[in-house]
Amino acid sequence: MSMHDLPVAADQGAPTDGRAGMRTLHEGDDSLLIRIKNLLLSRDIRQQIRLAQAGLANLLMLACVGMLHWLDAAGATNHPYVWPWTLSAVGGMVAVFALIRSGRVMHWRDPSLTLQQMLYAILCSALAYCITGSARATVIPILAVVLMFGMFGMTLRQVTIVGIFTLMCFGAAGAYWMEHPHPSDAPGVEVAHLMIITIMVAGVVLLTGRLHGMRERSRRQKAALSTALERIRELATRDELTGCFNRRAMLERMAEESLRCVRNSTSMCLVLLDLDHFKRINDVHGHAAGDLVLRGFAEAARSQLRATDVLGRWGGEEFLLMLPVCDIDHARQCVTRVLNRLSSSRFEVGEGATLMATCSAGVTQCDGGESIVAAIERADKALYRAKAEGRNRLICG
Ligand SMILES: Nc1nc2c(ncn2[C@@H]2O[C@H](COP(=O)(O)OP(=O)(O)OP(=O)(O)O)[C@@H](O)[C@H]2O)c(=O)[nH]1
Repeated sequence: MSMHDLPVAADQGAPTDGRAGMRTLHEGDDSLLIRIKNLLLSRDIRQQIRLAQAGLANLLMLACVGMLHWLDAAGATNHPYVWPWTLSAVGGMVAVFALIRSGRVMHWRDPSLTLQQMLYAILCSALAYCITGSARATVIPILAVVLMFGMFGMTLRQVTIVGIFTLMCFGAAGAYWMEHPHPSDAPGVEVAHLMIITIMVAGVVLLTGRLHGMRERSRRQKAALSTALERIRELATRDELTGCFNRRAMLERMAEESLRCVRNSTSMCLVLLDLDHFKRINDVHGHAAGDLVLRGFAEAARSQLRATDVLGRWGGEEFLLMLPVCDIDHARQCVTRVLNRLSSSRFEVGEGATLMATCSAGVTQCDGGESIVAAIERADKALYRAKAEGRNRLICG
C-alpha cells in the first residue's frame, strides 16, 4: 500500500466512503502538484498573492531575455554583454522571489518588494537599451509594461520615485547613445526616444494619481455606505424615541432565545410593563412631557438590567422585557428593582415642574419549547391584574 492509499479519518466536509466514516486518498498527481505549488507559493494566501505577482514579473523578464537573445541571434546586439546581462537580470529577479518566499521580508512595510522589483527591472531595461544597438526602441514598450506593473500596488510617492529613477537610468543610456550613435541611427532618434520615455513616465505618474483619487473616493463611499447601512439597521430594529428594540426585533430575539432554551433546557422570563395613568400625564403636561417620561422609563429600566436582558417597546406606553436564563423568583427581584427605580425618579417637565411616574408589570416564566404567544398572553393577564389591584406593582402569572 502506497502512502497515498492510506486510510485517513474523514474531516469536515470531506467525502467519505460511507462504510466506517473513513476515506481513502488516491490523490497521486493532484497532491504532487499541490505540494509543488505549496513549495513554490507557500500555504499562506497573502504570500501566494505576493509570490504570484513576483512570478509574473519573472515571466516578463524571461520574455525580455527571449527577445534579447532573438536580437542577438540576428546580430543586432553588442554580443559580449548579452549573457552577463541575462544572468544578472534573471538572477536578480529569482533572488527577489526567493527572498519573498523565505518570509524574511514579511515584517517590511511592503513584503511584496514591489518597489525593489520595479527599480531592478528598470535598471535591467536601461542596460538592455544600451546593448541592443539599432533595435533598442523595442525596449521602450517593455519599459511601459514594467511601469504599469506598479500603478496599482504602489503609492503615488513610490511611483514618483520610480519615474525619477527611470528618467535617470534612461537619461544616462540616452546620453551614451548620443555620445556613441549607432551607424544606422536616424538623426534625432535618441531625443525622440527620450521624449517618448518622458511622456510615458509622466502619464504613469498622472494615471497613478487619478487611480489613487478614485480609490480614496470609493473608500469614502464605502465608509458612508456602511454608516448608512448601520443607520438603516438601527431604524429597522430600534424604537426611535426610547432607543429600545421595536416590536419586530423583540419577536425575533424572543424566537432566538426560545430555541436556545430548548437546546440548553433553560427557561426565560417575559415581563409586560405598562406606565400607569399615562394618558393623564399627556393630558395634563402635554405630549412632550409624555415622551420625556417614556424615555426616562427606558433609562430607569435599563439601569437595573443585565447586559443580556432585552427591553423592547411593545407599543404606546407598554414595554416588553425578556430576561434570558432566568426563573420567576429572579425575574420578580429584577422587576421590583425597575419599579422602585421608576417610582423614585422625578421628571423635569419645564418651568420648574417635576412629575413622577409608576408602572405595573405582568411577569411570567417561559420554558423551552413553550409558545411565546401563550407566554405573552399570560404576562398580559398578569399585567391586567396588577392594574386592577391598584397599579405600581407586579403580578406573576
Ligand atoms: N407622549 C406619548 N404618548 C403616547 C405615545 N404612545 C402612546 N401614547 C399615549 O399613551 C396613552 C395610553 O393611555 P391608556 O391606554 O388609556 O392607558 P393609561 O392612561 O396609561 O392607563 P392605565 O394603563 O390603565 O394605567 C394614550 O393617551 C396614548 O396617546 C408616545 O409615543 N408618546
